[in-house]
Amino acid sequence: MSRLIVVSNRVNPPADPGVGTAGGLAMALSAALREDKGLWFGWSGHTVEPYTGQMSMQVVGGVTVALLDLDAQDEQEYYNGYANRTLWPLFHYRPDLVNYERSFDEGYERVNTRFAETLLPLIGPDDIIWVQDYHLIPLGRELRKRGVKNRIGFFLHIPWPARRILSTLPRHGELVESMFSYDLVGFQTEDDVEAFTDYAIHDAGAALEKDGVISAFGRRIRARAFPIGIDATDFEATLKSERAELFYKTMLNSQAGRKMLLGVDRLDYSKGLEERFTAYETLLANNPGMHGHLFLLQIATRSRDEVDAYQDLRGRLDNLSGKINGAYATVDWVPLRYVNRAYRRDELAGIYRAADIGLVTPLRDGMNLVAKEYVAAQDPENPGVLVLSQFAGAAEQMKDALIVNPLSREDVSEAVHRGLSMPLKERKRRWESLMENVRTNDVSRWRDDFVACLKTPIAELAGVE
Ligand SMILES: O=P(O)(O)OC[C@H]1O[C@H](O[C@H]2O[C@H](CO)[C@@H](O)[C@H](O)[C@H]2O)[C@H](O)[C@@H](O)[C@@H]1O
Ligand SMILES: O=c1ccn([C@@H]2O[C@H](COP(=O)(O)OP(=O)(O)O)[C@@H](O)[C@H]2O)c(=O)[nH]1
Repeated sequence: MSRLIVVSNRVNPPADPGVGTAGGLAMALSAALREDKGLWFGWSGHTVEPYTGQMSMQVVGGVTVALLDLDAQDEQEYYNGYANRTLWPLFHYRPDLVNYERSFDEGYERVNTRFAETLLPLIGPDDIIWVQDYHLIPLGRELRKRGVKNRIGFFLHIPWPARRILSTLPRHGELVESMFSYDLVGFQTEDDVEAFTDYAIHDAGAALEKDGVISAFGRRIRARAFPIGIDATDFEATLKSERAELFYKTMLNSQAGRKMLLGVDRLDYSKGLEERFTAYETLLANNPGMHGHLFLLQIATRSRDEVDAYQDLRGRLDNLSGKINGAYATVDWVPLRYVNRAYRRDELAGIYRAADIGLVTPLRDGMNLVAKEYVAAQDPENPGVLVLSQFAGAAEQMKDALIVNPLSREDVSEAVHRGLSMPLKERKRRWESLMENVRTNDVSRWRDDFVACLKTPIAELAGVE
């Protein structure tokens, strides 16, 4: 029997979909695997000393979840090191924040080997393997080395950078070569596919054929965009839950008639939080008449705390939020509500619905599922307005949002102003078109399109177009 085996660094078993608080990848995979009842393999998030290579297995919501413990050195060199100090900043166009150390690279290779060795005995002859994200780029190569002939696909959840940026990475050629161990490599946007292809052609001498087929390093693979979505049906059900309703009412009460702007992000420099706060400050400075009549609720969930760039950002945001409130707050009005704790998805659903403006202004983002959740949570009779960065992958699809350049505080501040005064008719028109997109391009379509494409040999490609 053929199974779908999904491999990712972070695993979030699909026990109670309303409850999770992990990032977008785990949320989406949880939804994607619920129907498939396949195998989900990844890091447990725990460390043991010494490394044993043992994994724990359990069946959750019909999905077999296999989790591997790593050791502390793995966590430092692979997760906090190469994944989040080297690749993450580089792929998000922040070479200034890249920290490259050979030990990180070694830890990355070691963990990918450990993943391959542990997964190997679980792979059946007809299984399809789907590897997720930048933590695991070399995994396909390691599986091939061990004789795995199955179809293996890879999906990158974050942007693929321009070739001039990528080539600042030591051993960039080896990293790209390992992408060619897969049968299919998927990206969030056409832009990412173009950047990958550009590197392959100019730096790896690849030949490009039709249907996204690329040959290099002695292999023929396919590269295509598969924009990820949310489980819209499930989200609409979550929105009707008691907890969502409770949070919606709580927000309305605490708004006391004021307009609410909302940001929901992991506390990450790619999310443009400092720039967002500065844009909000500009809005307040230019519009004294608005004082007391609106506020910004920014939920910034703590993330990757052990990485210094994240600690530094936290310090800067504490200062900036204090500065804004110090300058503008009055005895009965706090302009910026800045919250670092995590909220459950059902709670977020209620909070989203209460917001007049959804502010999604990353400096770079693979997709950004918050943009899609915000739209899915709106009241069709009185929807809020999505203000969306041109640099979020979501902008390629969500053209009826107010698209902004997050680096321009005037641009963002004017879009918020425009959103707040937008007539109901225009809000409805924009929301209907956005919602149609969120429903059509949902997480099931993402999974089905990717898996169908992965199952189809290159020779038969015409059949899936
Ligand atoms: O696992 P963490 O280190 O806690 O980080 C959370 C996830 O962040 C990134 O999410 C990406 O995937 C989303 C879904 O495709 C996408 O919408 C978003 O733009 C991306 O940033 C990361 O890529 C995941 O691996 C992490 O689990
Ligand atoms: O307090 C929080 C903050 C965020 N999220 C979820 O985390 C995901 C964030 O995904 P996104 O694609 O926007 O960005 P990522 O964090 O993966 O980069 C979304 O599903 C949010 O609902 C959550 O459950 N609780």
